[in-house]
Amino acid sequence: MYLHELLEDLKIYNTANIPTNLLVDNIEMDSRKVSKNSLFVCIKGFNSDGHDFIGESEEHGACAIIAERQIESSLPVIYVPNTVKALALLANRFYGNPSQHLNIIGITGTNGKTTMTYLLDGIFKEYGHQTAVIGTIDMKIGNQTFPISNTTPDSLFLHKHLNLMLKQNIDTVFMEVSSHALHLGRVYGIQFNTVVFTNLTQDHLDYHLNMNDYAYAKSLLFSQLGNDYNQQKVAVINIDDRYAEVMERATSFPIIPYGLSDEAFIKAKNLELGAKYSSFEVVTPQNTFSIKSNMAGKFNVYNMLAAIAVAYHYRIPIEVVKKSLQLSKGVPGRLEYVDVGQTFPVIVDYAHTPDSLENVLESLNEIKKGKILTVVGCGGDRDRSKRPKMANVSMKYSDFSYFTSDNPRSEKPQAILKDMTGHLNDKRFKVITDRKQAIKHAIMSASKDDIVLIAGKGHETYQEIEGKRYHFDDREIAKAFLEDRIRET
Ligand SMILES: CC(=O)N[C@H]1[C@@H](OP(=O)(O)OP(=O)(O)OC[C@H]2O[C@@H](n3ccc(=O)[nH]c3=O)[C@H](O)[C@@H]2O)O[C@H](CO)[C@@H](O)[C@@H]1O[C@H](C)C(=O)N[C@@H](C)C(=O)N[C@H](CCC(=O)O)C(=O)O
Ligand SMILES: Nc1ncnc2c1ncn2[C@@H]1O[C@H](COP(=O)(O)OP(=O)(O)OP(=O)(O)O)[C@@H](O)[C@H]1O
Ligand SMILES: N[C@H](CCC[C@H](N)C(=O)O)C(=O)O
Ligand SMILES: [Mg+2]
Repeated sequence: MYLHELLEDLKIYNTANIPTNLLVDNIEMDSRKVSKNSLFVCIKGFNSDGHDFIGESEEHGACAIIAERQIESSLPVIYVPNTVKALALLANRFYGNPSQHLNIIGITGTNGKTTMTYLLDGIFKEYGHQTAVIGTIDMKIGNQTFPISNTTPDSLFLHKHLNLMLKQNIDTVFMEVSSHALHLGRVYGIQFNTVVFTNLTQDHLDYHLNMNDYAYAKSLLFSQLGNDYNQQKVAVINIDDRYAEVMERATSFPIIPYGLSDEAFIKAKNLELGAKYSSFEVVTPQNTFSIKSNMAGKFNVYNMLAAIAVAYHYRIPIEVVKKSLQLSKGVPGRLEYVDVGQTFPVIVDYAHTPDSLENVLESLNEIKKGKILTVVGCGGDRDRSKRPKMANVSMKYSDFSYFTSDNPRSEKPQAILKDMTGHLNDKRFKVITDRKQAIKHAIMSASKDDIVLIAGKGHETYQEIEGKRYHFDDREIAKAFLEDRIRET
């Protein structure tokens, strides 16, 4: 595409110097990825500034530069007020405005986003849609999966891959939208048709100033629905959450409130919650029907209700929704049982916030016959203030806690564990820094009827220590110790 065509949506400061016959083969925001005829967009980040890598981009064959501060370059430089916004507009145009041609369902909230994408993917597939998912575990396009490094990738990646999805005849995309992504403009230019709010509880207070700031970032997804009333857009909101109103106020489109309270439009009644299942009645203004699912926990009833509310908006028949939810095996690393024939349940779960840990442990307390032994840690370079809270939750709902490392990242594991446990007087815990050893201790100490919960890393197959990722999978490790235990008896 010609550079001047590509720039049509941008506010540009120096229109006079733009060549008219320059062909751009691709757009890049990372100088290391620049190739011949790339348009290099300089982004100022937290660790470095793209404006400092002009030289490298020139060496790799860039044909022009987009910048927001004065730079020296032999190439044509186009100055714009904000390169993050420019990147989204450029990518959108370069890749043919792909989000306009797709039904994009964005899901935000502290917990339940990944679970929701799995539930919705199942329902829409069952109804014959061609679907894609972008989220924490990976990106799925039809039956293919691709690793991605952020839950919500940057705008360049998004527009590029939405274009690929269109080429592969995908019609509906389920996208987790993190608060970081909303705050950093990673979803600028994406046209969402439906947006979902699951809940808001403490997380990421290393990044957001406070809970209101965090809620504001989440509400940007609701503002992003825009004002084009020719489109049947809708916001699906958990009405039982205290931040529901913040999301509701951010959009002028209709909302579908869901929850357990009477004001909900799609609500659940008569819940029955078991160790490996949940059943409930769904009440809509038109009808009442029952759901039986293999997913345990009241929080998963909320996730299912949200999925039912979205399906309701798209007029997907109840029978299709029921069938899909009934068949759903849940999500990898979310209340996942590790079972090699031992006499007590071992569960791996991705709870890494005080609220999610509380939800999971509350659910386990409802079904427990013996003791609950919890293995849990907190990630490094993340919200420090959630550490003592997570330890408190574990102490409150478990009979014994093994506090250990999660992903220490650049921090000292001992310092993280001190933040978690420094204030505890109770003796019902052990600090075992090595996560493998902590899992071993929990599994070897469990008696028949006890429950072992290994929380925080869920589906993750690595442990990140000082910038390096080492293979580590809670499920594999638990399985190996369970097999040892069976062999020894
Ligand atoms: C805090 C944060 O979000 N950081 C993101 C940010 O990194 P950064 O600001 O450090 O980038 P940087 O290294 O300073 O680089 C700035 C610019 O210079 C360019 N550059 C840099 C070096 C070079 O040699 N050449 C060059 O051109 C880079 O390509 C970039 O355009 O931009 C990167 C590229 O888009 C992201 O991968 C990175 O996410 C990091 C890895 C991260 O851990 N983010 C977490 C906090 C996050 O976003 N999490 C949410 C999920 C939360 C949840 O669900 O609970 C998520 O959506 O993943
Ligand atoms: N609706 C919910 N309310 C509270 N806790 C939940 C809910 N759904 C799931 N959880 C808990 O939160 C954990 C993470 O769930 P999930 O991966 O679906 O959330 P997420 O929003 O995608 O998280 P992340 O921000 O890390 O991507 C689960 O393992 C479970 O413990
Ligand atoms: N999306 C979350 C995942 C946390 C997972 C947990 N295992 C940790 O490393 O803290 C984050 O980046 O904060
Ligand atoms: Mg997720």
